[in-house]
Amino acid sequence: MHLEVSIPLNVSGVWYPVYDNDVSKSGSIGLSLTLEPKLVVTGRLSDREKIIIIRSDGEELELNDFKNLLTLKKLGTLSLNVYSEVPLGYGYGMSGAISLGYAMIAYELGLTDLRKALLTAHESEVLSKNGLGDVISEYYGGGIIFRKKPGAPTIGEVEVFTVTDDVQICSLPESRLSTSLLLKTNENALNYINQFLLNPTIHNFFEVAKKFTEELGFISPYKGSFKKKGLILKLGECGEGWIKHKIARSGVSVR
Ligand SMILES: Nc1ncnc2c1ncn2[C@@H]1O[C@H](COP(=O)(O)OP(=O)(O)O)[C@@H](O)[C@H]1O
Ligand SMILES: CC(C)(COP(=O)(O)O)[C@@H](O)C(=O)O
Repeated sequence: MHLEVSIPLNVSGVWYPVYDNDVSKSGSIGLSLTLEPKLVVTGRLSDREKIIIIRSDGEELELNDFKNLLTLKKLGTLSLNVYSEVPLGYGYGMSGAISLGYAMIAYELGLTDLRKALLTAHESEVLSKNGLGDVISEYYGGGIIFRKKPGAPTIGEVEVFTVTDDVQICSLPESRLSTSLLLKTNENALNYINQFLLNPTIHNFFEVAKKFTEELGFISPYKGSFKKKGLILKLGECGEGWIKHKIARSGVSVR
């Protein structure tokens, strides 16, 4: 059986980590942008867990140290091909997207119910320290995501701001960095979220994201942009060498 799941990328602009003894309730309150091109994941049952990332130029990379698998393998033993136009480890929320892809394929194969699949994908991120709010944002998708209550999909809560302007978003992946650099709490996050909610536009998302990430020491030299982990996200025309994105119109979809 050929199964294909598409998952948007997720770039957070403001985040506030929240930890709970219950991993499914841990996560982040925050604001993020879900983006296309979506990750496309195909998968099947296998005799060992195997994940291969295939970039648009055909380059293949088999992941040999993806800690999320320690949790994901409880859903079944799968082999995945992940087609992606962006690299892993730069801040596009790819580890969450791959985990969500794994869980959705397990669900489509009848190995788990949907709720357990979604909780397991989220827990694999929190336990590996690879993310807090990516899985819930990518599951719902569809624009600017306000994570108002932290946690896994079905436990956390989001409000989605659809962006009707046909804006161009560009990214520049500069360096691979560890997510642990982002997990310290900055109390100002909640002020920036409120500033956004007073005027929930894409321009204001970039404004508050720039201010928040600069406070964490991530500085972008480009106008109309901010730096998150190892990538720059910019609103407007893409110069040569930049990756072109659209704001995602939806979350996860299965074909
Ligand atoms: N070849 C690889 N390139 C990048 N990350 C890898 C690779 N193999 C394993 N990993 C692991 O994948 C995880 C990527 O998670 P993360 O940095 O959160 O990615 P993203 O920012 O894309 O969501 C890290 O734990 C990293 O150690
Ligand atoms: C910012 C981050 C904690 C990590 O994001 P990434 O580097 O893409 O895994 C994210 O998960 C969030 O909760 O907003």
